[in-house]
Amino acid sequence: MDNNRVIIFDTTLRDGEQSPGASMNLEEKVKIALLLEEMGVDVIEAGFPIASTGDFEAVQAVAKVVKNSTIAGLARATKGDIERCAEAVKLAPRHRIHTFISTSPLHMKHKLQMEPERVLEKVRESVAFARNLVEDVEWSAEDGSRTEHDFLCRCVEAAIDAGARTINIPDTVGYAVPDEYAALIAMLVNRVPNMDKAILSVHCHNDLGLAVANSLAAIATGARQIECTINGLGERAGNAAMEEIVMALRTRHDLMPFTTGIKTENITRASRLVSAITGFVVQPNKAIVGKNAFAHESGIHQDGMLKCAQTYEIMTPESVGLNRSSLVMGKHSGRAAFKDKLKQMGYDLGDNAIEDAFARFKDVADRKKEVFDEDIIALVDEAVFRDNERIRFRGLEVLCGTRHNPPKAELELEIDGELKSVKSVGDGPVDAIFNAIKALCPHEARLQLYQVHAVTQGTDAQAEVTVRLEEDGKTVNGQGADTDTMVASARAYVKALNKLLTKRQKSAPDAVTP
Ligand SMILES: CC(=O)SCCNC(=O)CCNC(=O)[C@H](O)C(C)(C)COP(=O)(O)OP(=O)(O)OC[C@H]1O[C@@H](n2cnc3c(N)ncnc32)[C@H](O)[C@@H]1OP(=O)(O)O
Ligand SMILES: CC(C)C(=O)C(=O)O
Ligand SMILES: [Mg+2]
Repeated sequence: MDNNRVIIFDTTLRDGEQSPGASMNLEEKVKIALLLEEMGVDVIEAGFPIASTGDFEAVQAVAKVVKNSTIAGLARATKGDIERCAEAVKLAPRHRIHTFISTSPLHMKHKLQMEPERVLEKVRESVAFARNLVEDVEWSAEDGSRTEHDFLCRCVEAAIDAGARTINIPDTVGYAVPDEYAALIAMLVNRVPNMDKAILSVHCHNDLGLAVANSLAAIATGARQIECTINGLGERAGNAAMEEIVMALRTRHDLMPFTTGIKTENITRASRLVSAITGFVVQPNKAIVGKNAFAHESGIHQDGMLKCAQTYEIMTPESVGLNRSSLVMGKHSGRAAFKDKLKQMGYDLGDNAIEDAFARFKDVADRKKEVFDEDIIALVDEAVFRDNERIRFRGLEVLCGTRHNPPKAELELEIDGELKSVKSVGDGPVDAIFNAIKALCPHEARLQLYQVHAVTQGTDAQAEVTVRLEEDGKTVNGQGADTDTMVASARAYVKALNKLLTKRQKSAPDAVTP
């Protein structure tokens, strides 16, 4: 194998499943394994066969269907674990036993309660036993990053002598920092005499948020297998995230000239599948696969993106299997993104209408977390229509509730360029508003329909109000949108009235008083 090729060992189905609450059933494990195989994962650790009958059967099931990736199973340094593991993984054309034992003073003394020399013997025995059952054996020094160097070197040498092809040095508790971990790998390369007979592997946990950084640092000094999981799932704070490692290597090939066999276009699919199956939601700002990883909300960034995507994206969304980046419309968006959005939505507006719609958009965005396409449609339609209005809504204050009976409305309208205001009461706040409109613009039209619905979701949704008026057999509808339902109601009524005036003007050009 090319010396710069890094083997990707995915342990989503084993260490990933060790996340509290992330258990997966047999069918789910098979589904994930098939996708990992499709995306080019070299080794899939499918489970810990001795753990339970379910785990054993799941490893068997994965081993039966996966043809191209090597299927590994985990086993402690005991004959029982190793035999059970072999029985399960051997169903796969390419299979591996991954056996481990702790080598740090703390683990040996308190957890295993074994003397170091006994642990060393166990290393020899377990690897040799596994090698009698299968060709491909990986040995891990659990808590390797907190192990004394001399002892670690002796264990690694013994494991290789006993037949291990891969030597894994886990940072089991996520304690290492990049320089230190890289130096540990370099130390093994330099000091273990038979190190060239095995592949050095790293397995980093994320307790200090350094799992990916440590893994990458270790490749620079000699590691050629990285153990990782989709979405960084795993025990406690998780394992190194595969998508981050693979994309870091791909994106910064200039600094890290290493390759993997991963078809990165499958990354988003894999992330979503694992998230859906485990119920572990991916945080929005998660690198590579978070909802916001390719989303831009601020105007300056959106403007940059529209001019040249590389201004704010260091990899393409397509490279991880996303259709495109998204320019999210919100309070930080600017005119460039707004115009682009309008164009995408099929609007062809003049500069004035765009400015007017943009001002309204900023107003809505100030009150809402995210402005959806439907919000924009509602406010643009409103802005376009307003160009022809004779009556313009200018302001509204409503007093209602148990302390204000009857409800009162104070309304300001601009009628043919003149600002007018009035106070009115009504049976309810909407009735008070409509009475105020009638007081400023006397008319005989009858209200036929008043309807409210939320255009978007949430309590901060835009309300869209429809008002239908009828006069002399002519019917008009007016719609108003606003996050304030009362304001939307006033706008809807005024809009209907404007339409009525237009109709009146068409049928009797001389009788057009509002
Ligand atoms: C760092 C890691 O991720 S290691 C993998 C962790 N994953 C798991 O533990 C998930 C699966 N585990 C299980 O289902 C269970 O723990 C089993 C089936 C493996 C063992 O269950 P039990 O026999 O009830 O043992 P229990 O879990 O209570 O304790 C673990 C025993 O294994 C011993 N042990 C731990 N690691 C090793 C090892 N690598 N080699 C040999 N023995 C070991 C412990 O010293 C302890 O032995 P003791 O019972 O003599 O004190
Ligand atoms: C079993 C080993 C590889 C492990 O998961 C760890 O040390 O974190
Ligand atoms: Mg682990």
